[in-house]
Amino acid sequence: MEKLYVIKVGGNILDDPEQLSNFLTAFASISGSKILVHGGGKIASAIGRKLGIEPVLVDGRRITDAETLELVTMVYGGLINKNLVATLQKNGCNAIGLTGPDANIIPAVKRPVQSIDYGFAGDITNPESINSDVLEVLLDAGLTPVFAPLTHDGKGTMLNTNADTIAAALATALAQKYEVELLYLFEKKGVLRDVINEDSVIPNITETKYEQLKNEGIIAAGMLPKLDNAMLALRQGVKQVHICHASAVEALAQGHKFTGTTLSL
Ligand SMILES: Nc1ncnc2c1ncn2[C@@H]1O[C@H](COP(=O)(O)OP(=O)(O)OP(=O)(O)O)[C@@H](O)[C@H]1O
Repeated sequence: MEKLYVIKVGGNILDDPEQLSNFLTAFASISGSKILVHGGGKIASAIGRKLGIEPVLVDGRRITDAETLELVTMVYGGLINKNLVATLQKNGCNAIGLTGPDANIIPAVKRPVQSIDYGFAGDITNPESINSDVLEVLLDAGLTPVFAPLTHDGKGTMLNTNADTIAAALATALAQKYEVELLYLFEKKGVLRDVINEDSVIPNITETKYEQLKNEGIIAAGMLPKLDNAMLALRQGVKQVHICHASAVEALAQGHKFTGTTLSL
């Protein structure tokens, strides 16, 4: 089976020009098939404020009203996605910037209103709905898809979808055809036992250990959806999932071992 890397890069790396440049140079030099997924919430919030759109977040999740949907479509699908693609092209990587509606790759469902109305937030209810055939065509042509965290409902409406979820869903959808390694890369060295101590990386997390770490409050905030998505991806056939610092991609591109947190069932 051919190897495929699905790599999600975190928002704090996107915000740091030096780390982002190092990351993209190394990412471009990974040989073989690869897909990049990005977020960009902080950049969207900063640009929104300049336009008079104040971000509203509940439990770290953005409420996407109609105005915010326009904002994130412009910022994620335009500004951030196209700058990443241009830099990858500069580095010799034939990247193609995409969002969920392009070639209907990622259909989603508008999140139902329960206790909170998240607005135009999209959930990927089943990874089988992902159009993996188109992705295979692109990968076979030597292209590197770069996904912004946007999906659509198939009825003409864009939806805002968590980038961690998109990475896990893409990895899962392609796991039948490729030996998929899913990497969540961010500004910390891995999942930490003490979030302010970079020397406290937890090297391995199983499902049982994950439950313990959650109950102890060691894994919290943005780490929870990341780990939930990652565990689901493993259960659905993704071969490996790692959570590491973005610089791990430099070792990976050179075929060296990298450190961080490895997940298993
Ligand atoms: N045990 C932990 N170890 C490491 N980070 C943790 C832990 N618990 C909570 N976190 C927080 O999770 C954050 C990473 O998740 P978050 O979703 O905020 O960012 P991201 O996925 O890198 O970027 P984005 O959501 O912008 O794409 C870290 O910045 C850290 O503050």
